[in-house]
Formats: sequence, C-alpha cells, structure tokens
Amino acid sequence: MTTLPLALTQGDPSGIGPELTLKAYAARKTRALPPFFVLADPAQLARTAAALGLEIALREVAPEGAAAVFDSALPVVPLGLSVRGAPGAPEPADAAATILSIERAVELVAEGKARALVTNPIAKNVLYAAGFAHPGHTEFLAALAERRYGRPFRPVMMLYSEELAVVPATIHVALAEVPRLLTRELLVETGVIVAADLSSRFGLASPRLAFAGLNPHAGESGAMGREEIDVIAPAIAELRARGIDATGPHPADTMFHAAARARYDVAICPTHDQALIPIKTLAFDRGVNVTLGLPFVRTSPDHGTAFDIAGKGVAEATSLIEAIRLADRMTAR
Ligand SMILES: NC(=O)C1=CN([C@@H]2O[C@H](COP(=O)(O)OP(=O)(O)OC[C@H]3O[C@@H](n4cnc5c(N)ncnc54)[C@H](O)[C@@H]3O)[C@@H](O)[C@H]2O)C=CC1
Ligand SMILES: NCC(=O)COP(=O)(O)O
Repeated sequence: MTTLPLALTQGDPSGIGPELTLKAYAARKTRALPPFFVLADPAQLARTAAALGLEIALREVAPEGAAAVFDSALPVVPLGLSVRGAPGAPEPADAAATILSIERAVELVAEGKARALVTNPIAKNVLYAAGFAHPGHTEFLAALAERRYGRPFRPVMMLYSEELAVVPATIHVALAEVPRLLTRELLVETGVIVAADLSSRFGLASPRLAFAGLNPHAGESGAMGREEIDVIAPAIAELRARGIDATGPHPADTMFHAAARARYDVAICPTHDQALIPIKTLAFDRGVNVTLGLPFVRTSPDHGTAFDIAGKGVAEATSLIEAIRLADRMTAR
C-alpha cells in the first residue's frame, strides 16, 4: 500500500473548497481516506476553521512530509501567496493563487511527490476576469500536461458515480455551437479515450459505450435533425470497427432510467447538460468529475464553488470525499 499522498488544490478560496477540505480531513478515519495535502494559504484555512468552529490542527509541510503528519494534522503545502477574498465574495486578485495551486499540483504529481490531483472548485468567471485563457480545469490540465511532457493530450471530462457515468462530448460551449463542433472525429477520439481509460484506470475489460442522440427521438430517422445519421452513427460504426463496444445513437430522454443504465458503462452525450443533468439528479452528493486522457489522474467534486452557502458551515463534503476515494482507487491498481 503506497503512502504517497494525494494533492488537493485550494480552488476558489471564497467558495466552499476550504470548508470541504477541512471537513474531508475530519472524516479521514470514518471514511478511511488516504493521506493528502492541500496546496493553499495556511492562514486562510486557519481563518475558515476558526469561523466554522472546526477544531482541526493544520501543519505546514513540504509535500515529502505530508504522509507522516496526516494522522495528526491536515498537511498544508503553502503556496507563498496570501488570499484575501471573504466567503461568498470572490476576489479577482486571488486568481493567481488559485491557478498556482493547480500548476503546483501537476508539477508535484509529475515529480512523483504526489499520486494524483484532486481539485477543489474554481469559479470560471472569476478566473476569466483575471485573464485565465482556458474554459476550465479540464483544458488547463491538458495544457499543463503538454507543457510538462512535451506532447499534446486530448482531455475528456467524465462524471462518475456508482449509478451512472457520463461524458459530455462538447463541454463549456454555447448550445448554438454544438452542431458545428460535433464531428465524427470528435466522437471517435472521445470514444477511444473513454474505452482506453475505463480499461486501464477502472479495470473494465470491454467497456460498453452508449452514445446519445442530439435531437429529440435521436432525430426520428432524420425528420428532426440529421446529426444522428450524418455524424453520430458513422462514429459508432468506426468505433465498432476498432473493436470498441459502442451502441446508439439512443434517444437521450429514455437512456437514463434504471433498466437502460444497466446496459452500458458510460453514456457519451453531445452536450454538457444532456450528460450532467442525469448524474447530478441521481448522485449530486457523490458524483465525481474525472479527467480522462491525461498522463496523470485528476478527480474533483461534481459541484461548483457554491458562493451562496460559503462560510455558512452547511456545505456537504461527500462529493469531495468521493473524489479523494476515486483518485485513490484509480492510482492503486
Ligand atoms: N470543477 C469545478 O471547478 C466546477 C466549477 N463550477 C463553477 O462554480 C460556480 C458556481 O456554479 P453553480 O452553477 O452555481 O453550481 P454550484 O454547484 O456551485 O451550486 C449549485 C447549487 O448547489 C449547491 N451546492 C453545491 N455544492 C454543494 C455542497 N457541497 N453542499 C451543499 N450544497 C451545494 C449550491 O449551494 C447551489 O445552490 C461557477 O462559476 C462554475 O463555473 C461549477 C461546476 C464545477
Ligand atoms: N460543469 C462541469 C465543470 O464546470 C467542471 O469543469 P472543469 O473545471 O473540471 O473543467
């Protein structure tokens, strides 16, 4: 059993990330969590713990020292940047620390000082206002991987729970852009990466991929749109020719009930909301966002920064805890 710790990023310090990190640490024994450290501003974590009445010891450490102290204190690897945003009031100036935390976590995983990254939520609009040029973690992590490993990576977002796993083939784009972006090449590339990572990281010998249609009734034989005929079905045929168990296009409104879910391991959907609405409805409290296609493992809670409840002490840490457990499981094999 490896004791190499997991690296947690701070996320937006004005969101619920600091509270969740403290609560996950408090649950380390009851949930049998592996050692982790958080890349953050120790003073801000201490302020959060005090404000919420959480009696949790914090210890500033280097990554190499994290596992040894984990039993008695939450290991904090300082970023060297102070953050000042109050709970629920994000501060654009804190974006630099939020981004640095992600960059450092990738470096530490690449250097063999951490096993995997678990990211706390970021507010995309806050980072965009500070000049962040990536749609979200998913694409930023691929850029960092390319910088580190010297070749491009094609990241794929998967939301995972025991009940359902989903992949949005297009992610943070306007709905009006989807028909243009939804190409056979995109779907084939996505299917190949999903099949490979479900085999290598999740131990599925022959993963079953179910593709959703884009249009009502999967296009009703072309009467309600042609993307199923022109794009999705040819992509499925190509994947099948490559030996991948791919089915569809399935009408998206009838592929998420329990009997339908039993027929596949992952649903690949043309749009973000087609994929994320069913899993957030079924498993919001325990869904995990996983980035496939990278040379390292990254997981995250399925929710966002929840500024509306930050600082109130009511945030549920269950999704972050599942993200920690899944990163552990994915790197244990
Ligand atoms: N992985 C990431 O970094 C993600 C970041 N976001 C970002 O989060 C920001 C806010 O997004 P929203 O759409 O408002 O989604 P959200 O997930 O932050 O909040 C939606 C609702 O769920 C509640 N909620 C969320 N997490 C909770 C928890 N752990 N315990 C109890 N209640 C919880 C919130 O209070 C709110 O009512 C956006 O800027 C978005 O970009 C959203 C999703 C993922
Ligand atoms: N809706 C999912 C989400 O926003 C997560 O994005 P990412 O930051 O993990 O790329």
